[in-house]
Amino acid sequence: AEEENSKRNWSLQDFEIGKPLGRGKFGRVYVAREVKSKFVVALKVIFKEQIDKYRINHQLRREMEIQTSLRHPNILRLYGWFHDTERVFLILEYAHKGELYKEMRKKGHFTEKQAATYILSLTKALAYCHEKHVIHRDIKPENLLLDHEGRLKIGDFGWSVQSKSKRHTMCGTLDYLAPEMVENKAHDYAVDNWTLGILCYEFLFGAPPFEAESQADTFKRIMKVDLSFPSKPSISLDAKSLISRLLVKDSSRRLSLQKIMEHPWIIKNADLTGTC
Ligand SMILES: CC(=O)N[C@H]1CCN(c2c(Cl)cnc3[nH]c(-c4cn(C)nc4C)nc23)C1
Repeated sequence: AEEENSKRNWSLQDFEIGKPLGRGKFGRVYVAREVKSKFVVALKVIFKEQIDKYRINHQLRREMEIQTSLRHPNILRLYGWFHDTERVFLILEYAHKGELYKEMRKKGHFTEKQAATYILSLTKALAYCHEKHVIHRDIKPENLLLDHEGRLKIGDFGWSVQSKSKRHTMCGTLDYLAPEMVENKAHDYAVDNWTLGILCYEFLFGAPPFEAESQADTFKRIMKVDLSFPSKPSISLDAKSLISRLLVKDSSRRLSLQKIMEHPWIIKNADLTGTC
């Protein structure tokens, strides 16, 4: 079934379009149902004129090649795509419980068990990406989704790159960027390790560690690695130790993905099914 589906040339007539789920920068995402199978997907619609205007043709093709080739329980599937005269449609896996950061805002912050479970899922997904020579570079809460069982899925691959050499292009908000990216230096896989440290902190405290009034101040705090832990909510020493081993300026000294999976805080707190 999967094989002929992925080869099929889909068209808009194959889908009943539901409510809009949100908007990316270049288009909107709708929940949709494939008419014959009643299979629910997320349909991302991107206008060709936007692709031309922002000259993102190569980036979009890269996103599609990368996401189509990746098969991992914590990475949102791209099942296929099609286009008409003015739009390109991406047929994406639908994450029933929506955006993880909305869940985080609702609760203020996650428990250590929830945070460790999400960090482990992210680490496994990134280890998979890195072995496929893909650096995501834009792992931030709004790109993280939850499926019907509450399992984390990395969504948008809009900024990921097939890493041949070192990369030099800027990305989204500064909060999640490693020093070498903020300084626009060449960077490599270790940027994702830094981001895991940022996310772990944010999952536990509800805000990223270097947040500041202005981008300039965030920039300074990142470059200084100006890290401090609030007394509330009180978190375990293991959690602080993991965060401190990831938010390290020298990218070669950041804890490896393998070492994260073996860290005492992850071993003690993460739920291995990825739900919790
Ligand atoms: C940058 C970006 O694409 N962000 C979002 C838009 C919808 N999109 C989804 C994608 Cl790409 C896949 N599945 C989703 N599920 C949801 C969602 C479900 N609920 C109950 N609420 C929402 C929202 N959204 C998606 C990702």
